Amino acid sequence: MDDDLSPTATWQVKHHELYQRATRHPFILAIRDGTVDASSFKRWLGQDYVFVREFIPFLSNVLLKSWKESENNSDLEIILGGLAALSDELSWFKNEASKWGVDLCGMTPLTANTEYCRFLHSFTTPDINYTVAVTAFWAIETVYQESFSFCIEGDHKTPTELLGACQRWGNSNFGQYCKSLQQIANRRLKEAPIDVFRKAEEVFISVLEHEIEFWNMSSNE
Ligand SMILES: Cc1ncc(CN)c(N)n1
Repeated sequence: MDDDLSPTATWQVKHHELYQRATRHPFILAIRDGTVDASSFKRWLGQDYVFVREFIPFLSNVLLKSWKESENNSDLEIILGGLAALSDELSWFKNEASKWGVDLCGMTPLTANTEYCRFLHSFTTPDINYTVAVTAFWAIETVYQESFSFCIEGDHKTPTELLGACQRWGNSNFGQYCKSLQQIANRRLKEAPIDVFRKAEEVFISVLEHEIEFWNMSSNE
């Protein structure tokens, strides 16, 4: 293991196989090579709308923990920016759903989504500290950024009607945003007691597992 790597970069190397399965999932590869089923994309769209709504209390809680526990003023503003962006994101889902004929009213979460949302709720208790919660936030956003940016890089065959979704998370500004979250997580992890550090690594692994299940749920009939 390279001593110069940051804690999060070290985990990306150490858990490389899992990381690849989350960021280069067959669902993403099918978008990139233009073979994805419309029904899979629609399932992902409806389920992700439900997930993003559940993400609001999760992220509000990360914000609250930052306000209470962070020694660095800029953290609060960076996290607030992410929370504010969710308003536009929900409008994007509603607009996209009407284009694809997906009815979002009464959309019920499938099992993988329910389990992922339960995991998000587990962060709202006070025993989960800011370092662990902000690491989860970084990992959740980074999987989407790395997955969707792959669909718009190089020689892709992503269908035109899916480019909007891919650009939403794959654009370079969002890439910069994820880097700023990674810097926050690394700064905190470098100072963290060993039990917090270990818990954050466990959470990183759990995020990857939940993301894989979420893509599986989207692509399976
Ligand atoms: C399942 C999932 N993971 C991550 C993201 C990016 N916020 C999302 N919208 N949905």
